Amino acid sequence: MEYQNKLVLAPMVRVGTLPFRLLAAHYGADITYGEEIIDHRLIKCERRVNEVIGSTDFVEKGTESVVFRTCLEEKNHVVFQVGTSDAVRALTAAQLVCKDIAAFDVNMGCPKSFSISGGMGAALLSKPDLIHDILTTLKRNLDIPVTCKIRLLKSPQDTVELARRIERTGVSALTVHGRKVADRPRDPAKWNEIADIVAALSIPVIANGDVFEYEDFQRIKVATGASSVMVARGALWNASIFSPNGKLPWEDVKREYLRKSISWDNDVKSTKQTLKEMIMHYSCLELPEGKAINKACNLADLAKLYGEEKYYQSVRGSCLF
Ligand SMILES: Cc1cc2nc3c(=O)[nH]c(=O)nc-3n(C[C@H](O)[C@H](O)[C@H](O)COP(=O)(O)O)c2cc1C
Repeated sequence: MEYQNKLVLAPMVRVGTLPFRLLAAHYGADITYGEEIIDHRLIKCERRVNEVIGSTDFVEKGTESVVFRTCLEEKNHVVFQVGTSDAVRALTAAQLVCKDIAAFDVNMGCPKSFSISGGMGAALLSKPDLIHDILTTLKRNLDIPVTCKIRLLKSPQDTVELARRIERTGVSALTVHGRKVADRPRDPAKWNEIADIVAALSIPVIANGDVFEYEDFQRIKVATGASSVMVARGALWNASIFSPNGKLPWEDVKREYLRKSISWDNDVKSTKQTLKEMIMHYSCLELPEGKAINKACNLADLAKLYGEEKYYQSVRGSCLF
């Protein structure tokens, strides 16, 4: 996979499942990251081809829980993001999915206590030897690109030094979220510190942070020198941000997301969570739409809520009500 001049959907826990990734690609995203999945979870899975909907599923053994669902349509641009603190476990997880994905990424930026206490996410940023071990182990053993995603360290010099060390592992690209571990999402992303890293490296850097309009893709490219840009919240709030023709009405985007959830039989809890994340920016969960999403028990209920009963019936081939 190439990393030059790409518009990239960011990894987003509970959001970046198959329907949302396909939605972003439909509007123009070139590369789509899945939600972070912890290596411990993935290595308990078996690979199954789902003949009914045409997906490839990684299902937790002994349960019917689908941990990762993908399909041929996204094979050339989907990136699997792992949460890990161990090279061998990361590789075991990667070997399970590597034939079905375009690239394998290691999350080194998550500041949540669950990640940090498990030595994953941003905990890795202070362990360059472990980073080296994980990335070189993956690189040596996989035929697909290996990448990672970091946050900024305390000083720009420290971040550049770490980025150079990461580059030496042979990764194909590095994503830099322009915030420090302690920063909150409302703190502005430091595009100037991403620029320092772009200037110091030869591999492609994917710039991430505070892209909310299509025009921001160009602005962050100019400000950082990076040729590829990753967007999270801007895509969550309106996935048509990737379209050069301008954003579509938010209502249309929600309905398209629901259709894709129905087509790919997405887990209802995940669809509800994503819809809630989508509407929270514009509305409030206490309003009728939010309450109705909360009450929905299955995709059929959501189809009814958004007037997509016919679509649901045409896909499922059965009567809803
Ligand atoms: C709902 C949500 C879930 C996220 N989950 C992940 C994740 O699984 N892995 C990751 O590396 N970053 C995750 N992030 C961080 C984003 O990928 C991104 O780095 C951050 O939001 C900054 O980009 P933005 O300013 O475009 O939102 C998440 C962000 C949001 C809003």
